[in-house]
Amino acid sequence: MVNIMEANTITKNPGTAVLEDRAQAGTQETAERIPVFKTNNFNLWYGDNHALQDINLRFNQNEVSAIIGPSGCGKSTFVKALNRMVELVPIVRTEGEILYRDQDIFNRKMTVEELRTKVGMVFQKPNPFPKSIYDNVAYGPRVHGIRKKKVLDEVVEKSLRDAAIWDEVKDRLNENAYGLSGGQQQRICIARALATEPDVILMDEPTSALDPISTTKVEDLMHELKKNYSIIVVTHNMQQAARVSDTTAFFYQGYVVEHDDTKVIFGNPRDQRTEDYVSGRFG
Ligand SMILES: Nc1ncnc2c1ncn2[C@@H]1O[C@H](COP(=O)(O)OP(=O)(O)OP(=O)(O)O)[C@@H](O)[C@H]1O
Repeated sequence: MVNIMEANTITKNPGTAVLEDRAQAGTQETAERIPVFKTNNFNLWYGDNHALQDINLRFNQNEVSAIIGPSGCGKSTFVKALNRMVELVPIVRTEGEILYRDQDIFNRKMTVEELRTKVGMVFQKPNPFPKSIYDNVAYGPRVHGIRKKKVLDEVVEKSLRDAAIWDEVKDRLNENAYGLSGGQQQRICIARALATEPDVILMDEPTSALDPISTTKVEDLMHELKKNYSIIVVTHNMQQAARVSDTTAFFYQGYVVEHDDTKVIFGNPRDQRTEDYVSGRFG
């Protein structure tokens, strides 16, 4: 890990969004920190509501990137923009760029299906399908045309192992996923996301519906998964952001106040609002 802050964005002046990005200002991209997503002046409106304002961020490969901020500041909207899920809302309009591995995700060359294969998502509430554990995990590969049982068996086992739940479910793969605990269901959903071999996993408050033990398991899992994947996680839990993430972006009222290495955001933030938020003075 190099000691440069590549992902630092500060909005000095809300509304006019004067942005400073130390990553762009002279530091070099290094082999250790390869960007998976970059956004350039990304804006999003729900009708007249300007929900995301001039977002300039960069998220790196094999890192956990946390997104924090008070309720309604645009965190979920932002992560749902990264895999174009937000476009399911008819009144949404966007401007600016989102680059996934240097490819504009809004460019017609990349289909939404291709993007979502590469960029999986795990939601706040575990949402397994009303199917067996096996069929939940095999769902994506089957949609992608994999039919051979042997291949599916291998994908299911690998995904469940990677999601740290294989040992708990290997003898009950044909049981309905609804019969599992909430924490187990969430790890099944993570396994389901892994089964299509994504590159990036978006997680929108993945532990907020879980008990502390399940939360620890999912946090440990994030730590393991970043060896092979890149994770962007929305969390309301400051301790969680501090524990699991490499960088943290602080969103406030639709713009990014500060994005930096997590130890800087929690130890020595540059903006008073960040300090007030991470120390629990508001939010
Ligand atoms: N489907 C929608 N239609 C219209 N407006 C929406 C929609 N979803 C979100 N918004 C608006 O966009 C803004 C940002 O909401 P968003 O859910 O992204 O915030 P958030 O930071 O994720 O909040 P929370 O922490 O409470 O989940 C809010 O003003 C919200 O009312």
